[in-house]
Amino acid sequence: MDKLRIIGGTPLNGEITISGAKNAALPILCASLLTADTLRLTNVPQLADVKTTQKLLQGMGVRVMTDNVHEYEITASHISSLVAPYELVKTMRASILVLGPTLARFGEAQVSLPGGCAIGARPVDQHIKGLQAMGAEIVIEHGYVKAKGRLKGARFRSDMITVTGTENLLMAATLAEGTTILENAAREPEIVDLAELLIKMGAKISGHGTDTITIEGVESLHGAEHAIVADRIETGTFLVAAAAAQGRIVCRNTRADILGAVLDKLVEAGAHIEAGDGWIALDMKQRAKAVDIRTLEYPAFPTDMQAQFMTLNAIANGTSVMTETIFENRFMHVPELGRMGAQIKAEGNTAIVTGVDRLSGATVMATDLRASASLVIAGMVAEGETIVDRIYHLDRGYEHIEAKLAGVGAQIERLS
Ligand SMILES: CC(=O)N[C@H]1[C@@H](OP(=O)(O)OP(=O)(O)OC[C@H]2O[C@@H](n3ccc(=O)[nH]c3=O)[C@H](O)[C@@H]2O)O[C@H](CO)[C@@H](O)[C@@H]1O
Ligand SMILES: C=C(OP(=O)(O)O)C(=O)O
Repeated sequence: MDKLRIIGGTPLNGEITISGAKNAALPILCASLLTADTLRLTNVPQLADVKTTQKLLQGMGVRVMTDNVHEYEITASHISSLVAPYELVKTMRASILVLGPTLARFGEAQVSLPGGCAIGARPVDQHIKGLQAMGAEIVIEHGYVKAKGRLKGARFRSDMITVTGTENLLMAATLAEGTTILENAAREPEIVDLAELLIKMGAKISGHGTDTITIEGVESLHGAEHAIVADRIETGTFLVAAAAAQGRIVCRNTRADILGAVLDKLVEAGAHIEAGDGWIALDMKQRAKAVDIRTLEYPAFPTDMQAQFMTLNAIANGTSVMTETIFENRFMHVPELGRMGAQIKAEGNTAIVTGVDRLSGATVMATDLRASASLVIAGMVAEGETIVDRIYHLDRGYEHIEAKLAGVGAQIERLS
């Protein structure tokens, strides 16, 4: 199994090109199920989760052509199966995103029910309730969500804000008969990116990016071309790495306007940030100041950046309070950071982090994607050697992370 070997303490300096966002690419790939025409996608990140989605779609009969780098042509003209099997869903929860589009276009879909994962129980009850509100008949049988029926527009207010729930219902509503209004909708930039693609495909959508999205169903959608939005979490991860290492980096092919809460916290920690069209530069000249963090839905501070900021706080000057409000079990990195010398006390959804002068390298492993990223950052600022095990988590969501970090001076290599 692959591992990363990192020697800490090298300065970070240089430029990193940011990839397309995992969390936009996954729903957008699934949106191909809404039309018999071809979708042409660019800036698709090279990630294990993208490959899993490709397999899932191909298993349903969708034709996927790729240059195996960043461009995809996807055509769902002949579908041979309306089933998303357990074998794939168990490796990637986002597989649930085929449910809405498949049901909307074909009147039937069966998707293995994703279980919980390392960060929480993560039910999909709101996806199901929303589709039921649109007239779907749904049963849970043998571990599968089995849905059928022709969808009709409806007003649906979800009990909580859900990102993939909003995406599933948004895609389903594009082909429903009549108007759908999604209230308490998520506002993440990845939802806006999906809505922009759907509009290019002929969907009638307004209000995306706000908490009320209105969709007027159409008979059919057509092909389109789209470039996936930049990955704000990958960008944030590299900026935090540079802040922790007291370096200077420029992230290219990215956007500052969708990273507001993260950039504000970096400035509060003492970083100097500049941004322009398509780039963000960070310069950190001194040890970071501890910053309190509370995760919340967009546009507030993202849960997907909590672990990385915990590493920064672990070596910062002062004590911080970090509160995770989205997922009930997203502190799995705490004991691993503790093995590197961090002083963190976690209780319930709060962690108190007392900054220490330095971390020391160790063999560590993580149980989820962003926790793994926090350990990579810790390894880069720790004394000596760190081995990060189980990096298949990282490969789900970071494209060539070791090459990108080595390119700005980190001593990091993949051991297989
Ligand atoms: C592929 C993708 O885009 N993943 C992102 C998406 O995950 P995901 O879409 O799975 O996260 P949600 O926004 O749905 O989850 C938010 C909260 O709502 C709960 N919930 C959600 C749906 C539901 O039907 N019932 C329910 O109780 C969840 O358990 C969680 O506590 O948003 C998360 C929150 O920003 C991010 O961390 C993930 O990176
Ligand atoms: C939690 C994440 O992803 P997923 O929803 O795919 O598990 C993430 O990207 O940090």
